[in-house]
Amino acid sequence: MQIVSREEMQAIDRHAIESIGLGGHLLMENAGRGIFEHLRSILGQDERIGVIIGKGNNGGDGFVIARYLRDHGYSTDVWVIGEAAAIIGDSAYHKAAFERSGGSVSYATEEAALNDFEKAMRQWDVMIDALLGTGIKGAPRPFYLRIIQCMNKSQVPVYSVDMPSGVPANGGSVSHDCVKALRTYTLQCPKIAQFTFPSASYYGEVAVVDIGLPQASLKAHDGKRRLWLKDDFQKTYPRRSVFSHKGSHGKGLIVAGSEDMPGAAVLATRAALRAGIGLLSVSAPNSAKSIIAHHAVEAMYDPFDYRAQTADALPKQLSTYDGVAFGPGIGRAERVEDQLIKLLNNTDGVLVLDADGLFYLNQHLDKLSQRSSPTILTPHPGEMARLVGATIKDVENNRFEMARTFSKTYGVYLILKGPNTLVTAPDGQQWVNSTGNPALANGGTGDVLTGIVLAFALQHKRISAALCNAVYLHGFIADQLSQELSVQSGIVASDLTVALPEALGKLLSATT
Ligand SMILES: NC(=O)C1=CN([C@@H]2O[C@H](COP(=O)(O)OP(=O)(O)OC[C@H]3O[C@@H](n4cnc5c(N)ncnc54)[C@H](OP(=O)(O)O)[C@@H]3O)[C@@H](O)[C@H]2O)[C@H](O)CC1
Ligand SMILES: [K+]
Repeated sequence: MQIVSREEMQAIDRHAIESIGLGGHLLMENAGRGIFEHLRSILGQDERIGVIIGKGNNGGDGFVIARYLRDHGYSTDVWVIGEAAAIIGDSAYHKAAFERSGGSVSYATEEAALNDFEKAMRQWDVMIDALLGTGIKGAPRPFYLRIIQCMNKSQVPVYSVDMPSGVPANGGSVSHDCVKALRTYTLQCPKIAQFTFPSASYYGEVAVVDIGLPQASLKAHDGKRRLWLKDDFQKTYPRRSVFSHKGSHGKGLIVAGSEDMPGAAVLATRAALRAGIGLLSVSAPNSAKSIIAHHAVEAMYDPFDYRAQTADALPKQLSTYDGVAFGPGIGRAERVEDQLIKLLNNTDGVLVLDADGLFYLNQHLDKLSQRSSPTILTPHPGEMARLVGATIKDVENNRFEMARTFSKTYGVYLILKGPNTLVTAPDGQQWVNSTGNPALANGGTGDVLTGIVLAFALQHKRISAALCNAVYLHGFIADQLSQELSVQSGIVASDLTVALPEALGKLLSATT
């Protein structure tokens, strides 16, 4: 499913109207009707529904919804925020249809009308927010802002059309009030704002409504951002041949752990094993080795002298591995920088850099571009901020652009973690993960992801699919555990490795 910017959505819409010849009022009919079909399955017949309509096409969708609600016997109260004369084009077409069907409209044009508007609101059980959609420019103007504040203050549940009003479609920083929706009905394509913070926090639940935009229009303005879904996982997850053997599923090395953090190495190791890697070696300080080995008996061990202050602490035969993961629990000793340089220069296979494996990377970015084999970075927003010299807030506001620029500049695969983890390929293609929940917001879950990433990268045909599937499975395990236990806390990283095979089985057997 394509994720769009404001400009792409407008261009797709124009293409459908001008090049394909679909009328704008037809798309508006589809939008309103589609949302109505969802609403009728959740609204009680005796509920009083307020419909708040702005002067643009988002408001036009509101007229269509109101017409269907009225026709199906729902009690509706329709308010236009602005002058009647401001409603033009397709929206005027549907306003007329609504009125000719017997509907009536109230108007709030200035502050003086706010009392009446608020009085009306007190009678509503739910409200439909069709005030502003993708067309908003800047912060809402003062009167619209007052309306948004009244809506939020009222505590009446809000169902937003396309976007919670006030939210800019491209995300970014938001310092004004926006409608806080209980649910948002996204029209055809999710907008960037749904996956950046703080804009995402206004959406509530999200349902996507197909409004019949042609594939040709979507393809003509493809921003190369997609949502990665169960169906994608099932299509791309590699099935094992009956003739395969341990050498067919990748030979990996995990460089992880330190005296103080042996657990990180345990988690990454167990995750890689559970995720099906063929052969795995672990390189960790002698002091941590026995703990790691105790928890992951299937791996082989290549301990190094923890006191060695140079890159010599790494195994000699790096080129014998198909892939190396570097970072979980290694700490920030000086030797770590030397090891990083050696790995960047000498690994011929896949290189995964995570956690403190990323700490010194901002001083060696030039070495990334010189690598001829795939490099995968797995930063959380704090690590990403350090890599690009920005603030965490900048990363949260602008994660799509920032990740794309970085991946293209340095030729790397990037897994930018967080809610809606974002995978970016060196050619700039992007995929947003659709699984996971706050149960993952604990120490150690990132180490588990690194193990899965290494194992999947060595087993999939395409690295990008491997990474999307790794984050999808990681989030899916957490979703399964949270569902089974009815909690989002108390689930720890090692639970994820235990639950991995069962979750994978469910994913692969489930029909989409
Ligand atoms: N293909 C589709 O996705 C379809 C989408 N539809 C719906 O249409 C909206 C987008 O419609 P658009 O008319 O482009 O924009 P809006 O309705 O969101 O808002 C535009 C009006 O709002 C005014 N405006 C702009 N900025 C502000 C602001 N900061 N404060 C207050 N008002 C603002 C603007 O006024 P101007 O004076 O600036 O012209 C416009 O009047 C999309 O989200 C869908 O819901 C179609 O129904 C079908 C196809
Ligand atoms: K809206």
